[in-house]
Order: sequence, then C-alpha cells, then structure tokens
Amino acid sequence: MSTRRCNTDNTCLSFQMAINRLELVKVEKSKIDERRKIGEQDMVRLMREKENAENTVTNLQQEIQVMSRMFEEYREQMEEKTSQMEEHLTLRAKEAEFLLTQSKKRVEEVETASELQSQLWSKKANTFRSFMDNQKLSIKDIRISSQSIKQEMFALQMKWRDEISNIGLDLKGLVDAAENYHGVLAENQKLFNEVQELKGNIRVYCRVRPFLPGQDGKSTAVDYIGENGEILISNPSKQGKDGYRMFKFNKIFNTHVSQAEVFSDIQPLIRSVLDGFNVCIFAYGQTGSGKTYTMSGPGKSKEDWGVNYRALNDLFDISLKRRNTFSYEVEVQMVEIYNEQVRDLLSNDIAQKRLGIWSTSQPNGLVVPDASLIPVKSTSDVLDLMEIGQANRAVGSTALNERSSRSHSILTVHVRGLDVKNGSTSRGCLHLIDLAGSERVERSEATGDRLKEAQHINKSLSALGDVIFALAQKNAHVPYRNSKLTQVLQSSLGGQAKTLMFVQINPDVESCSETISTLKFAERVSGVELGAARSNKEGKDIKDLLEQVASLKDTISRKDMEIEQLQVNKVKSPSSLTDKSGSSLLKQSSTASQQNQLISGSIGSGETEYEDNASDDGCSVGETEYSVGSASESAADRMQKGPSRLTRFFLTKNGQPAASRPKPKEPAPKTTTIGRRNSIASQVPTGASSIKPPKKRVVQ
Ligand SMILES: Nc1ncnc2c1ncn2[C@@H]1O[C@H](COP(=O)(O)OP(=O)(O)OP(=O)(O)O)[C@@H](O)[C@H]1O
Repeated sequence: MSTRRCNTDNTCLSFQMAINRLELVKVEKSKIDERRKIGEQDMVRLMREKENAENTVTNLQQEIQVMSRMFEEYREQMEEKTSQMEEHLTLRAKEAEFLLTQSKKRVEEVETASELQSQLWSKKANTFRSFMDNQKLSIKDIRISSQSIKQEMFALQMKWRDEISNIGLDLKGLVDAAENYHGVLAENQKLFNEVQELKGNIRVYCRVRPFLPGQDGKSTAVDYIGENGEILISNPSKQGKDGYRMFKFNKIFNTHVSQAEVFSDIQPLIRSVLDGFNVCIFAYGQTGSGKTYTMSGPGKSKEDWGVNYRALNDLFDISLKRRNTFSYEVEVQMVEIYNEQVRDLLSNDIAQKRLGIWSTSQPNGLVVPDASLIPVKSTSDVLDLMEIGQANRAVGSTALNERSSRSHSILTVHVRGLDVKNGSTSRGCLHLIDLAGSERVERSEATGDRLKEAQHINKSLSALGDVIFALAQKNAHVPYRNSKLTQVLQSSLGGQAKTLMFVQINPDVESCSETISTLKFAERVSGVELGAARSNKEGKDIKDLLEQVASLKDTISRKDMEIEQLQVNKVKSPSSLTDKSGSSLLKQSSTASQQNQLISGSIGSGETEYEDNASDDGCSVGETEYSVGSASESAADRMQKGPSRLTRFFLTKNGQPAASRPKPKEPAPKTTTIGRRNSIASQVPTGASSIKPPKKRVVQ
C-alpha cells in the first residue's frame, strides 16, 4: 500500500508537473502566438514598406531616366553651341587678322604723311621766316615814314589849332549875334504884342482838331506848322504853287495840345476881367471842327474842361486869393441865338419870350438884360448852370457832325469888384461864345428845318464877316444891325474889349476848301484893330461925381417928361386937336420928342440904342418890355413903357456907362430878370445839385 500510495503520489506529482508544463506550454504558445501575430503584423508592415520602397525605386529610376535624357539633350545642345562658337571665333580671328593688316598699312601711310607734313611745315617756316624778315624791314621803313608823317601832322595840328581858334572866335561872334537875334526876336515879339495890345488887334489862335477814331486812313491838309504861328495848308485839287497857302496867326495849337495848355495861353486875358476889362473869346470854324470841344470840352472830368469851366474856375481861384483886398461878385448869363432869335438858356420857362439886345452894353454890362442873370459862388454852381444851358441848347445832327450845335451859344460872366480899402470899383465882363458851324449848306445835306437853321447860321456868320470887314477897313459905318450875333458882339468887336478868336480847323483833306475859307476869314479878323482895351475901373470920387451927374440928369429928364406930359395933355384937349393947318398935334408931339432926341443926340455921341428882337417879319413890337414903340404910340406911353433916348443917355456917356441910374428909369427888365433869376438863383447857393434843368429842347 505505501508503495502504491507512493506510486500514486509520484504519478500525481508527475501529472501535476505535466499540467504545469502544459500550462507553461500554453503560456509559451500564447506568447508564441502573440509573437507570431506581431511577426505577421511586422511582416505586413514590412511588405508595405517594401512596396513603398519599390515604388520609390521605380520613381527614382524613372526620374533618372528623364534626367539622363535631359542631360543628353543638354549635352547635345552644348556640343552644337561649342561648334558654333568655334566657327564664330575662327571668323573673328580672321577678321582681327585682317584689321591688324589694315592698321599696319594705315600706320605706314600716316607715317609717310606726317613725314610729308613735317617737310611742308619746315618749308612754310622757312617762307614765314623770310616773310618776317621782309616785314621787319617794311616796319622799319614805316617807322621812318610815320616819324616824318608825325612831324607833318604836328605841323598841321599847329596850323589847324590856329585855324580852329580863329573859327571859335568867329563862332563866338556868331553865337553872340544869334543870342542877340533871339533876344531881338523876343523883343520884337514883345513889341509886336504890345503894339497889338495898343492897337487892340483881335488875337487869333488856330487849333487843329486831330483825326477822330476811325479816321486813320485819312490824309491831312495841314502841311506844316511853324513856331511863330505859321500854318501851311495844301490843297490837292490845285497844282503847283496854288496848291499851297500859308497863314499866320498869333498862335497855332497842333492836334496833340491839351485843353490845359490851350487855356494856359489865354489865362492872362481871362484874368484881366478881374481888373475891369471886357474880354470876348469866340470859337469859329466849320461843323465838327472842335468849337464846342475847345469852349466847353468833351466831358465833365477836370482834364476835359474847356475854356468856359477853366475860366470860371480860375476867376474863383483868384478872387479867393485876393479876398483880403477885393470883394468880387460873379454873375452868369447864358443865351443862344437860334434862327435869329435870342433865347435864354438858363430860363426854366420853355415858352419864353424873345429877348432884346442892347446894341451897346448897359451900365451893368448887360447886352441882353432880359436873360436870367445868376449869381455864382463856386465852380460847382457854374458846372450845374452850364449843364442846364447845354441841355437847353438847340442841337441836331447833320451829315457832317452827329450832334451839331445849331445855334450860337453865348456865356457871359459879369464880374464886379470892390476894392475894400479905397472903395473903388471895377466891372469886367467875359463873353465866351461857341458859334454854330460854318458849313456849306450842300455839304451838310440839310433840308427843311435844318436848311432854315443852316441859312440863318450862314447869314449871321456872313454878317459877322461884313462887320469884321468894315472894322478892318475902318469904315465909318459898321453893319452891326444885320444880325443878332453882330448886335450881341458889338461891344466886344467895336468897343474897348480884348477879343480873341479860336479858329478851329478840321485836318481832313476833304474839308480843305472849308479850311482855307475859314482861315481866310480868320486872317481878316486878325487884321482888325479895336483900339487899346480900357478897364472899367472907377475911383470912389469919380463914382460919387458920376452919381451926382446921374441924379442931375435924372432931374432934367423928369422935367422933360413933365413938359412932354403937358404937351400930351394939350393934344388931348378937344379945342386943340387940330391946328389951323390941319396937321395932327400928335405930329407936334412927336416933333417935340424928336427935338428932345436931337438934344440928347447932341449931348452924347455914345448914346445907347435898344434893339428889339424883331424877326424879319416884324412881329416883335411889344414882345419885350424894352421894344421901341411903334409910330402909333404916344411919347408918354413910350416914356412909361421904357427908357426914351434921353433917359437912355443917362446910362452912358462917351461910351462909359453911368454907375447908377435914376430910380424911376431903372430898366424894367432888370426887375423881371431878378424875378426870373430868383427862380433859379435862389436854388444856387445851397448847392449846385439843387438846380433843376428845364426840359431839354432838341431840334429835330
Ligand atoms: N482837340 C480835340 N481832340 C480830340 N477830339 C476833338 C478835338 N476837337 C474836337 N474833337 C472831337 O471832334 C468832334 C466834333 O467836335 P465838336 O462837337 O466840338 O465840333 P463843333 O465845331 O463844335 O461842331 P458843331 O459846329 O457841329 O457844333 C467831337 O467828337 C469832339 O470830341
């Protein structure tokens, strides 16, 4: 049993050991399985990697193939290029060789040429050397001859110096003579002016209008203007000597002369108005020749001002400077003569009556006493008044001028001066006249009203010519009465006034014949001697004496009036209506009146006559307060209506107007003038702008 037990134990142990070994094998087997699995996985992975590696190898092989192909191509190209380069280089080498040969040849040539050149230069140097030797010899000769010339020149210089000093002496003599000549000439001119002043010659200044814009192509008739007032006019329609005409006046203003320069030449004349002289300046010339330009100016700016504005401005300036010694009163009248009627340009009464003219001026210097007399205190007053006057002027257009003045305009400036220290007085009067154009009727192409105007203008200008002619001839009778213009100008042309005429000319050769006739007229005017101008100055004593004389004459006139009144009364009584012979007592009355006139006529030769403003159709009677009465009027009526010849005598004596007039004979128009004047004048002092221009009158 124990052995069996022991065997069983051994078997059990070996079984146990086999189980253990089995267990171990199992573990080993699982481990081997695991390892096998891992090996399989590795196998799969390796297989993949192998595949990848094979792919990479294949790719690489392909790339190697491509690269080797490219390399092959590149190598072939390079080989080709190399062969080309070789060819090119061979060519270049050949060229270089050729050039080298060429340049070698050239060098040889240059060497030959330079050799020739140097030979030439050496030849030239030899020639130049020989030339220089020759020159040196010539210079030597020249030096010798210049020395002799110098000596000759010196001798000549000495001779010339003597001669020049002789000429200098002669020249000095000539210069002295010339200086003396100028002095003598100036002296002559001065003496001539003095003689003219004494003779009272009418001064004539000629002004040439420039061509207007748009007239550039025109040719001028003015050939030459001298320094001493000569002007040469050429007339192309005439041949030779007849084609030229020379005129001489006191002064010629060429086209470029300014308004200020023109005025500066007449300034002294205008200033003499303040010293009691009467001055008359008128502009004459064909239509469009610049009369209005000279007298009034083309515009309102100060540079444009014509003689009118400048004259008044100057008068105010001087009166201001003299205010400590003199007191001046300035009054202005402006009238026009249109179709032989005198019109007041400063009146605001459009339907104004015709104005009368005193053939010699009244004591207060008024030629047209009815015209408005406006006191002015400053240039601006004047500017406004003239604007009114210009606006009232009759203008129209003609073929020769777009805005032609159809009337003669007369601006009169009255200046009364009082010497505040000694009481003496002066009275000066300045007439500034812009005449209407002196055109030929056919050239102005005038018809209808314009023709009538032109005829009146020409008639009055020819009357002016007749007066001038009579004065120049010193005729006993001067036909002043033939026109209103000559009546107004009578005291300036025939009195003791200083008179100046601007003769205006148009340079256009087409106006040549008008220019020549204008200048001929002016030539006659310059020959007129008026006698020395006299100043209207009165000392205080003379003034008092004149007043006494005036009052005595007034008494006489009153007595005469009484006598005449008595005679009238006699005539009125029925018993004495007719005398035995049956002649009218009215006739007696008029005879008495004539006697009075004879008395008065014998007392004073310088009596003043009053001209009515009758037109040729005789419609003036009673139109002005001064009209000479008609034959049917009684002497008494005439006495009451206006001054008789006797009363008028009191107004002047020997051409010298009395300073004061008897009260009852104070001319009625003066009152009317003042009345009318007030209507405008009352507005003047407050400011020129307050003057209202009356309605403009333009002649159609
Ligand atoms: N010196 C001048 N310088 C420049 N222009 C001038 C001059 N003189 C005249 N004129 C011009 O010539 C033209 C005619 O001048 P203006 O009207 O003064 O002539 P007029 O002689 O007064 O003519 P009318 O007799 O028809 O009135 C105007 O246009 C004016 O401006």
